[in-house]
Amino acid sequence: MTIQFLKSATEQPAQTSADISDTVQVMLARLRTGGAQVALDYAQRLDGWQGDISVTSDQIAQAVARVPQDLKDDIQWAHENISRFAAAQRATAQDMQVELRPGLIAGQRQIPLSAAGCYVPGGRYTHIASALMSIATAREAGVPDITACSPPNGAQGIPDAMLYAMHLAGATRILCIGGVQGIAAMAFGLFGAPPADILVGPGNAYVAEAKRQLFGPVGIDMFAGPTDILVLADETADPEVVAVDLVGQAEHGATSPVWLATTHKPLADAVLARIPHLIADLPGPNREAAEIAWRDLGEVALCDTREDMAQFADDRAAEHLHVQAQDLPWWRDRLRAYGSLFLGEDTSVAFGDKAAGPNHVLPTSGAARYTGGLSVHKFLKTVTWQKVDDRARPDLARVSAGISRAERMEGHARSADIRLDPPALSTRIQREAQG
Ligand SMILES: NC(=O)c1ccc[n+]([C@@H]2O[C@H](COP(=O)([O-])OP(=O)(O)OC[C@H]3O[C@@H](n4cnc5c(N)ncnc54)[C@H](O)[C@@H]3O)[C@@H](O)[C@H]2O)c1
Ligand SMILES: [Zn+2]
Repeated sequence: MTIQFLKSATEQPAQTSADISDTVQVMLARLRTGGAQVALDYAQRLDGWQGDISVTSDQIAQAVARVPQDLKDDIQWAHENISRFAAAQRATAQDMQVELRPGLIAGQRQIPLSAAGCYVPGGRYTHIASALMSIATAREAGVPDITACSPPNGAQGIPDAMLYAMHLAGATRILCIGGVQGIAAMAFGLFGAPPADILVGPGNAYVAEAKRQLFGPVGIDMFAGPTDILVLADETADPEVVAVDLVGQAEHGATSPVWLATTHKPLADAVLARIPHLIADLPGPNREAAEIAWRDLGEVALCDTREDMAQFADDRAAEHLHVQAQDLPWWRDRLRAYGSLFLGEDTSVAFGDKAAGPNHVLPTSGAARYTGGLSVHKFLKTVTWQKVDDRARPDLARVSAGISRAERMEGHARSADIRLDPPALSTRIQREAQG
């Protein structure tokens, strides 16, 4: 594989620092023992929030009334796509049963979790789409109790459009609290929420680390780092579109890697020349984030062949993988490591982030090597059952006892023996001894 880097990253992708890890550990320990009072204290200290944590139905109704109708329409349209996709996914998760031998029947059931905690990031941006992605997916999976939490945006609390999206997507209750204290509220069951069975949703490094530390007694969707994108482009791609797409994702934050791989040097040169101008044209804080992300983590790789590009993509295992090249069926069949794949120039990661339907909560930092993103499956337990009748019982008893004794597990062997027909000698002797 021949790859030449026309631009290389100057920094390593961010890891969760020991500082963040320590801070989160101390916060969770305090929250575990101090509960709601400590959570209120953090909400005030970190986010300046003095209001109530639980959002009332009156507050939701007032917020809904304030959201402009055209924004409501957009959120509804996106919500329909996201829920339809999740519903179609739910239909693929089937109960089943199979007769493995005459008299030996086994099956699986899909059981929704009882309570989900959906973290919806606030902070720098108002992540309306993240509310839809987590909550609507939990709802379509059949989770009966869904808590959604998000940090306050100054004194106004959770922004109106966010409340609208959370309510539309089907949150059972909404808590105005963010960060570690928000995650703890859902994990420990504060402010009227039941303790969550699973914590899902993106968030900053504190949020991700809190989920990671709580994992075990409670489930999590995944450990999510900074968002990343890889664009694969050949000579048919439009450099302007490629450059705009890369800059678009760089605005997520200074730690978000954006990568381009191409077989066409003129395209790479044009994109490299164009990106600084596009970044300079972004509004203030978005520009600062994109500037640093591109400077420190941006990469452009020139590949000999499309197979080299595909191998590069498999090695990176990008969160978002966007192919802007000809022969899309070849790419769809060939690529095997990504959170979500975007095929062709007519689609965009921005479409997927906001409105298209497949989930935008995706594995980052190479985790796409071993997992996909958030889906109804994360809210379902695939559990199994088995049932045996007289036809299969003697064979199962004989084989299980044999394997148990080979493993030196005599107790297991006796559970098998006692079901033999006729019972094994050791079981008979015990029975007779007991009269
Ligand atoms: N991959 C995706 O699907 C996706 C989608 C949307 C957002 N995101 C990510 O979500 C994140 C949003 O981050 P954000 O910070 O804007 O919002 P956030 O809601 O994740 O975090 C805000 C909270 O962080 C806490 N916090 C901030 N500084 C702290 C400190 N020093 N100590 C303890 N707690 C502190 C505060 O309590 C605050 O409520 C970004 O990293 C973004 O990339 C990812
Ligand atoms: Zn994005």
